[in-house]
Formats: sequence, C-alpha cells, structure tokens
Amino acid sequence: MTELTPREIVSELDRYIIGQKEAKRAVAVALRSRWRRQRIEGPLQAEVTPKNILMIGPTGVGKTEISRRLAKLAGAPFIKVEATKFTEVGYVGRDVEQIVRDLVEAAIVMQRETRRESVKARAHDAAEERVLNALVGENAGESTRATFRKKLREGELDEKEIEVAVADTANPLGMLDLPGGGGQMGMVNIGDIFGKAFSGRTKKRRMKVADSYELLIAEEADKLVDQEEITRDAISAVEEDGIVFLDEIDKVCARSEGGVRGADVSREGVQRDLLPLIEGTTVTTKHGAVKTDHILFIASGAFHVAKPSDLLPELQGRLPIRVSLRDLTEEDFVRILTEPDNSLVKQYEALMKAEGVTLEFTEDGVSALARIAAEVNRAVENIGARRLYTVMERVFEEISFTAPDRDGETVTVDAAFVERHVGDLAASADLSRYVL
Ligand SMILES: Nc1ncnc2c1ncn2[C@@H]1O[C@H](COP(=O)(O)OP(=O)(O)OP(=O)(O)O)[C@@H](O)[C@H]1O
Repeated sequence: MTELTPREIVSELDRYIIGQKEAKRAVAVALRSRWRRQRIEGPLQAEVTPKNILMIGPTGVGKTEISRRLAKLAGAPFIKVEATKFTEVGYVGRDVEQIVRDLVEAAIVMQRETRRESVKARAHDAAEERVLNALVGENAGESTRATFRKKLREGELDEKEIEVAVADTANPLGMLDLPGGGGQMGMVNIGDIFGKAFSGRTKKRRMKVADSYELLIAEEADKLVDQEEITRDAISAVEEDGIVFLDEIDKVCARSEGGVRGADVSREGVQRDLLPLIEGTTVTTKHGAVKTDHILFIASGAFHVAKPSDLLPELQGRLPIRVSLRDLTEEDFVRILTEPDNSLVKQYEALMKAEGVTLEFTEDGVSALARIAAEVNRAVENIGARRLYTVMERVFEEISFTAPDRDGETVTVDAAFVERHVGDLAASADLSRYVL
C-alpha cells in the first residue's frame, strides 16, 4: 500500500493529467483513507467503508485516466467496466459478480509479474542451463559447456536454432461451462480442475536461441514462485486495494419522467445487482471467496439527461463523494499536448526519432493543433481530449508513411504545417465527421 500523502498523490497525478483538481483531490483522499483504515486498531477497522466516488463529467476529460493512474500509483488491481454492458440484449449469465472475478484475474497477473521480476536472476541462470543443454546435450563436459556458455553470453549463438521442450499450455478439452452452474462461476477451464493431470505435459518447439530466452525465463520463474501464494496475495490485494471503475453509470438510471418502462426496469435491475457488490458481499471465484467490502468503487457518467438523484437511494448513499470534471478548453489542449510526461508531442517526437527524423514543434504549431481539435469538438461532437489523437494522427499521416526515406531530416511543425495537413478537413464539419 502506498505511503503517499494526498498532496503527493495529486502531484504525481499532475504529471499525467491536466487540470481536474477536484477529482484528483477526491481520489487522493480515497486512497489515503485506506492507509488510515489500516492503522485503526480493533473491530472499528472493519466498519470503515471506502470513500467511493461519483465522477460527473463529459466524455474524454480524464475520468478514467485519473482512476487508472491512481491504481498504478498505488500498485492496486484495477478494472474498468461499462455499467451498460449489463443491460445488453441477449446478456445472460455474465452477472455483475464477474467484475470481481475479472479483478482477481488482473491481480493474479500483477502478482505473478512482480514475483517473476524478483526471481528473474535465478530464472535467467536456469534458462541458460536449458539453452546449453539444447545446444550441447546434457552430458557434455564442463569445458565444452564453458566454451558455449561464453559464446552464448556474447550473443554469438543468438541466431542458432535449438529444440526445447516447453510446457504445453494448450487445453485438450477446451473450456467447459459447468452444467447447473447457471454461469455463476463463469467459464471454468477444465485444466484448472484436473490441473495436476495436465500439468507437466511438454511439447518440443524449434526456435532461435535469442527467441527462446523470454519463454524459458518465464517458465523457470513460474517454477520458482509459489502459485498458491500468488493466488492468496492476489485475493487479498483485491480485497484491500482493489479499484473498480464503473463507467456510464448514468445510463443505468431509470428516468422519472416517461421513457420506455421495460428498459427502465432493466436499468434499475442493474443498479440493484451492483448494490451488494458496493455494499460489501462475498463473491465466489474459482480461486476462492472474495469479500468486496473494502473495494473502492469509482462510478462515472456524463449525467446529461439523468441526474445523480435518479440513482437508487441506496446507491447514492454508497457513492458519497461527488466530483465534477469540467469540459476541456483550447488552453487545456495546449497543455495536454505538451506538458504530461507521456504527452502526444513527446510521443510523436520519439516515434519519429526512431526513424532518424527530428520533429520541431513551434508554439504556433501546438496552438493550431489545439485550436483545430477544439473547433472539431464544437462542430461535430465533443469527445474531449480524445480529439487530439485523431487530429494528430491526421497531421502526421504523411510523415509517418514516408519517414523511413527521410532519415536525417528535420521537420518543423508550425501553424502552416498543421493547416496544410488538416486545415481543409477541419473547416468542413461534414468531412471532419468522417476523418477527424
Ligand atoms: N485532463 C486531461 N489531461 C491529460 N490527458 C487527458 C485529460 N483528459 C483526457 N485525457 C486523455 O484523453 C483520453 C481519454 O480520457 P479518459 O479515458 O480519461 O476519458 P473519460 O473522461 O474517462 O471519458 P469516458 O467516460 O468516455 O471514458 C486519455 O487517453 C487521456 O490521456
């Protein structure tokens, strides 16, 4: 669990997300509250409920991004789900509890990665021995092995083909939907049930020495880490640190005035299904039972039509923190293009650098990109910062294609350049509807 204070969390988020101070503060407090809860002694600890958040704001203004970055910062298992997916026609079986099961799977992947990392050096040594065995045979003398080991480490044998026996992960019986399970347990991998019987099967594969390493290191690492411990820690990470981002919650509001009754009923049904998860229940997963009491839920929606007060009262009570995210302005776009550590300008510069092409963005070039994105958002549809991606892609389409022939060139991205590549399109709402 992170020790960062709310102020530190906000300043970390500032590295990636422009503005939206209120939302950043709310998620920072929610995270710190978990840290505080851990420090409460006695039975009161279990009583403290998470500071679940309702984020209200138009599309593409940073709601998901703030939540995702927060999870990353906290090393917390994270999942994003669209609430509307549970209202889809033909939706059967995949109940809302699947959210928790998916979160557990995400946590397992995270735990496995961390552990693989910690045994990497040992796994690397073991992988090297297997490559040597494949090259010279298991019975070769120590001096032969030493000679080959040296060559191997110097990369001289990278291109050589070897045959190695790797674990056969293909499942001969495929996926099985347990009868009578009503989909409650989700799909069960038959290999998980009869795991022991199937594990240990190997198949021989031919590959280059250089390509074999990644696979063999992963296999050796898995042998060194304790799978049961991974599952146990993953479940406890979900219970203590898990974050669920529930998008489009406004779309499952039954509106008070008019509307199609049937649809409203099904929407309200989704809220009712979600409620126990948020209030705290125990979900059965194939890895064990998971308590959801302390999972942090961040619900989000534009609330253009429905209002937060249209949500079920119980649900409103469980989303006590309300924050609004504002529309992004042209000035925000300028900052989003340039300031974040992973800004689009930095990304395009780096991509072109790989081809030996230097991009030089001028101030008026960046302003033109921001202006066009804002104009298209106004004229066609406001999709927030996502518009920057489509505009940038269009502006750099030609350079992206021809870059390999332009090694050593410097391209100045000024207002004229931007206008030349995208100006005409942006001027016509009809055209930009399709291409921007
Ligand atoms: N304030 C911001 N600062 C930096 N980048 C942003 C900001 N807002 C959005 N972006 C970028 O725009 C993209 C879309 O944002 P995000 O996924 O957070 O949208 P959202 O508000 O969750 O909308 P939706 O509810 O439709 O998913 C992301 O790639 C994100 O990096």
